[in-house]
Amino acid sequence: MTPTAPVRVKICGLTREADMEAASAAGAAYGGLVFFPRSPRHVEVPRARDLALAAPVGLAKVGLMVDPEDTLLDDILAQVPLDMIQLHGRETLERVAEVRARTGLPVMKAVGVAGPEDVARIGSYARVADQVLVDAKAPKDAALPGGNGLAFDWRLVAGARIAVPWMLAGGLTPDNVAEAVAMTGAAQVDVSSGVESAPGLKDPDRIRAFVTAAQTTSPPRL
Ligand SMILES: O=C(O)c1ccccc1N[C@@H]1O[C@H](COP(=O)(O)O)[C@@H](O)[C@H]1O
Repeated sequence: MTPTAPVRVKICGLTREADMEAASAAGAAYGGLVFFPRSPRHVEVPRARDLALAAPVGLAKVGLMVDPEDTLLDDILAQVPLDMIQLHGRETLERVAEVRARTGLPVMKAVGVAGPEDVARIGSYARVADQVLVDAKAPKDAALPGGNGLAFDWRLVAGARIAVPWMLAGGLTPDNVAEAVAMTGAAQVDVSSGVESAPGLKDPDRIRAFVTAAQTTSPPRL
């Protein structure tokens, strides 16, 4: 039997060097920096630069943006060494392709899922993005388009065949991530609020517990 690779984990919303260290030491593959002023995890560009420069080797640095204008994209990329861009707003298929071409970086597009009608959108974005982040759809009155600690019905994407690598997100915690992986077959997972002691502050024990739990259950070979 071919061994299955361990589930790859992204810890999003890192605001301190210690959080970067904790994510990397626990075995996370990606660390996320949030550029969205309304978020408690927002980091200003110079601070993000310091964090990115201090990131341990091997931790891919993902810049999360919400409907960024070209000027913001250019400003961030001129200063912060990122490995991937996460678009977490209402970006169209065309805009995803534009951001990819403009920046030369891989782009991961977040798609909010609440019902079967949303699942079809995953396939559309998989044609233009390098990766897709399958997240819970934020409620209309939510302050943030993501990072709300809300899960969706994982059965909607159970065994999903998506043409590009994808990550499962939304309300994941050390307690539920193994079940989420087992049910969906996700090879990658993303978490923010589920590993915090307070909004914007990661908890190293929860990060460790999350990565261990995510990697304990191998995704089914579908
Ligand atoms: O984390 C944020 O503050 C955030 C702000 C704006 C858009 C997206 C955001 N976070 C992303 O949402 C997922 C799910 O978060 P959670 O685990 O449910 O709290 C997170 O992994 C980020 O990629």
